[in-house]
This record gives sequence, C-alpha cells and structure tokens, in this order.
Amino acid sequence: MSRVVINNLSVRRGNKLAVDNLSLTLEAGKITALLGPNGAGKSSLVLALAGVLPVEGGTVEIDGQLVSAKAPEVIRAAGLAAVPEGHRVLAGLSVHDNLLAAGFGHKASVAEEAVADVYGIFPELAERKAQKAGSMSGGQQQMLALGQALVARPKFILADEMSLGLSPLIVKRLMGVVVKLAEQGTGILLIEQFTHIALKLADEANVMSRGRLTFSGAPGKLIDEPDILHRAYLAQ
Ligand SMILES: Nc1ncnc2c1ncn2[C@@H]1O[C@H](COP(=O)(O)OP(=O)(O)OP(=O)(O)O)[C@@H](O)[C@H]1O
Repeated sequence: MSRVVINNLSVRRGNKLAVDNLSLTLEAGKITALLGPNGAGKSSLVLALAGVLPVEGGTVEIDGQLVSAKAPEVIRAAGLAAVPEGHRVLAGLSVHDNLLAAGFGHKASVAEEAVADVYGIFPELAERKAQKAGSMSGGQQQMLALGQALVARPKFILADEMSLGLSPLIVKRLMGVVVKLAEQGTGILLIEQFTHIALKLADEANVMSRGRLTFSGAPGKLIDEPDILHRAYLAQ
C-alpha cells in the first residue's frame, strides 16, 4: 500500500522551528486529520512537504522514494499534491487555463484527460470553463484549487484549511469530494479549523502545537476527551 513517511521533519521559519522533529505517516485511502491552533506549524508542514519551503532536518519518503528537499515538480510527479491555504488560483486566467496550467509537464493529451476528469468531479467548474477564476465565488475558487491538485492525479493530497471562509453547504460539497477521493484510494492530510468536521471524516487524528504533535490516535478519543484539543490551543 502507498504511504508517505515523514520522519523527524524540521522546518525553520525565521529564527524558530515552525515544524520541530515531526514524524507522521499518511496511508493510501485514509483521511489523516491534522488539527491545532493558528501558528502551530500546519501550513509550514504542508509547504515543506510540497517542496516550497526548505527542510531543516529529517526526511520525507513516498513509497520509499526520498522526496524531502526535492523541487516541487519532482514531489508532485512522485504523487503528492498540495492544496495550499487560501485557494491560490491564477485570478486573471480562465478556469480551463488554470487547470491546464496545473497539468504543465504532462503530455497535452494526458493533461486534457485529467482536466476532463476534474470537470466530472466538479460540474460547477465545467459550466464555468471560460470564466476568469478571480471572478468566481470563494467556494468555486476552492473547487478550482482542489481541481488543480487533482490534475496531477496524486496518490496523496494535502488539504490546508479548505473550508476557511466558506458556507456550510460548500464545505459539505468539498468534504464529500474528499471522502470520495479517499474511498478511491487517495491518501488525504486534512487540516481543518472545523475540528468536528475533520474528526467525523478522519481515520486518524493528530494534534499539533508549537511545531510538535501532541496527540496521534483515534478521532473518537478527541471527541470524547475535548480537553486534549483545548490544551493544544491554550499552549500555542
Ligand atoms: N512567512 C513567514 N515568515 C516567518 N515566519 C512565519 C511565516 N509564516 C509563518 N511563520 C511562523 O511559523 C510558525 C508556524 O506558522 P504556520 O502558518 O505554519 O502555522 P499554522 O498552524 O498553519 O497556522 P495558520 O492556521 O494560522 O496558518 C508561526 O510561528 C508563524 O508565526
């Protein structure tokens, strides 16, 4: 089974370790929730896993292939795609061109096919192919951001705060897609401010505070013992 093995990873932001010796394994077909207060280091972890931020120490392997400190496109090709916080789409480009741009590096026919698959998942985007991404609603832009990750046909998706600022209906729509992707075998790292949503969907839950994991285990334990989460938020 496919897995991402993160081993003792450290990431520096300025003069502090935003991620401090963190170890975590993501598995194919599983939703792994990562919860924690603002500033805990969750986004720094995602950016380092995606190759955008440099790694200070430790390793990341995808199915035994060392990808830490590799270029973002190498990591993407190895099967890991990030949906960074804040639905960063190319606002001046059309929906279609945003998706094609995400397929850069693939043969044109392969990219076209992957883009068609994204339209299958999100008919909302198919209806808006020619629309400028920046003129869409926040929810539609978030669908596009997830669609851009899917164009790479990733084995693993890192979803950073996808629901931020979106209506409950859109969040439900996005989470439905996340669950379906997991059922089809994609491994998901789900970072969520709405902890109750993440805990309902996740197979495993982790709590991060000050760059470290303070809890790893069954989501049900965090539901039964909310103090574990509260302590992490107070410690930050
Ligand atoms: N661009 C930056 N330059 C320097 N330090 C940063 C930068 N961005 C974040 N940090 C610091 O890195 C640490 C981890 O922040 P990070 O954004 O990874 O946390 P987070 O858990 O994702 O929180 P949030 O949900 O607010 O994004 C914090 O101390 C933060 O102040």
